[in-house]
Amino acid sequence: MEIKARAPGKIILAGEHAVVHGSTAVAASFDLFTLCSLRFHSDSENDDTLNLSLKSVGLEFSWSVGRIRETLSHLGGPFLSTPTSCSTEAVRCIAALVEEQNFPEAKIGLATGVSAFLWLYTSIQGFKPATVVVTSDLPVGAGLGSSAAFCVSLTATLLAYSDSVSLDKNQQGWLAYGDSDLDLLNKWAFEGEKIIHGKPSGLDNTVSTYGNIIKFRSGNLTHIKSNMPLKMLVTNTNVGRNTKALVASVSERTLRHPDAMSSVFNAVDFISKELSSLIESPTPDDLSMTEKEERLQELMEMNQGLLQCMGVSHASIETVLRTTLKYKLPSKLTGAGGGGCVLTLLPALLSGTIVDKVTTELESCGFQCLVAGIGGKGVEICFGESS
Ligand SMILES: Nc1ncnc2c1ncn2[C@@H]1O[C@H](COP(=O)(O)OP(=O)(O)OP(=O)(O)O)[C@@H](O)[C@H]1O
Ligand SMILES: C[C@@](O)(CCO)CC(=O)[O-]
Ligand SMILES: [Mg+2]
Repeated sequence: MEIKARAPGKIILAGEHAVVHGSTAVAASFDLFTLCSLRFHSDSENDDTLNLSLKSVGLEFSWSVGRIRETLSHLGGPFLSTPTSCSTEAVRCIAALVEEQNFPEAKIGLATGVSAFLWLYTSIQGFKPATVVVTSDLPVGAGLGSSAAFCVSLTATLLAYSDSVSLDKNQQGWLAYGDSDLDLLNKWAFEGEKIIHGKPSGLDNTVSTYGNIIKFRSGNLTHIKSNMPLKMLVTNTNVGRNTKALVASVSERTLRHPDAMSSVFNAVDFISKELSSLIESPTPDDLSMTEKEERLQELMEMNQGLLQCMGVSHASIETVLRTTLKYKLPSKLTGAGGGGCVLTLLPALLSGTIVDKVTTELESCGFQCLVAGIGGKGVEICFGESS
């Protein structure tokens, strides 16, 4: 039997990086998905391999289950209902399994994703032969949470076959996990993110798991109900970067300038809290919709200034900011920065002509504009035919 899971990407409205250092962040799911399918091999197939096909990045791997058992069984596990961190020893053993696959040098940045796969698979399912296929609409390494969607969709398929979760396997179409099962899933996905990111806050996997719009601080989430339309233009600069390195660079700057950086993180905390109250406040309140949008734009612009202080902006991001500002549309980077994607709020009454003009100008610079719904469902699973 085949099982599929799909997990959304995310945009961060405020608080990236600062959230790693304990500040509040506000994020929403973004309706581009990573899809993972899992099929265990039956005895009659006589196929004793674990195969991983990463379609969107053009990579295929295959290990004999015996080889994986020989390398990893001394680590204990499966741990299933006890999400467990990948120890230094486990990282070393898994790296050996990844290296044996002659990873193409040009794609070596993707090796952490394969390590996360091996850790999650063997920790949850042990040493069973299977084929796992991952496809994605999300650009990889662009700030839209591809690593989290990868870990969440993979974990969702792995847990679906376990007794630790309760799912009606006869139900047709896409279905959601129950809340306590989502908590387990989210914790496992976080362990995968740790392998990819080094020191994640848990924000990205939490948004991908639960969906909607959330306020997040130190591992705790609060669901937010927006009272204003949040139409966002997402511009991909197509400049590749890696979240792990950017998170580490902010930590190094924090070690060099602890007091100054603590004030920066504190300011971001206030921005995120004000932003979440603003979008939740009833309209019309004291403020008209236009005034609310202007405040939101201002908060996003202030957050961008602080991200520049953290050293995670980039020349390509600055070009996007300058271009959208010509149309009186402030923007901010979203995700880890250093390239990747930029977020621009499109006010409800903004004319379609302006949107077309700004999009055309951005695309003429070689950027790619994406529009997708935000605040939709989190991870879902499908046992039968998916629609
Ligand atoms: N579809 C996928 N197939 C294989 N690996 C993936 C896929 N999506 C993500 N990954 C893994 O995640 C890594 C990219 O994660 P990274 O955190 O650097 O960027 P991101 O998650 O896209 O952006 P951000 O963390 O800023 O939101 C890749 O190098 C790879 O290891
Ligand atoms: C940069 C960061 O804040 C968000 C990446 O999408 C890292 C994290 O929260 O783990
Ligand atoms: Mg990531």
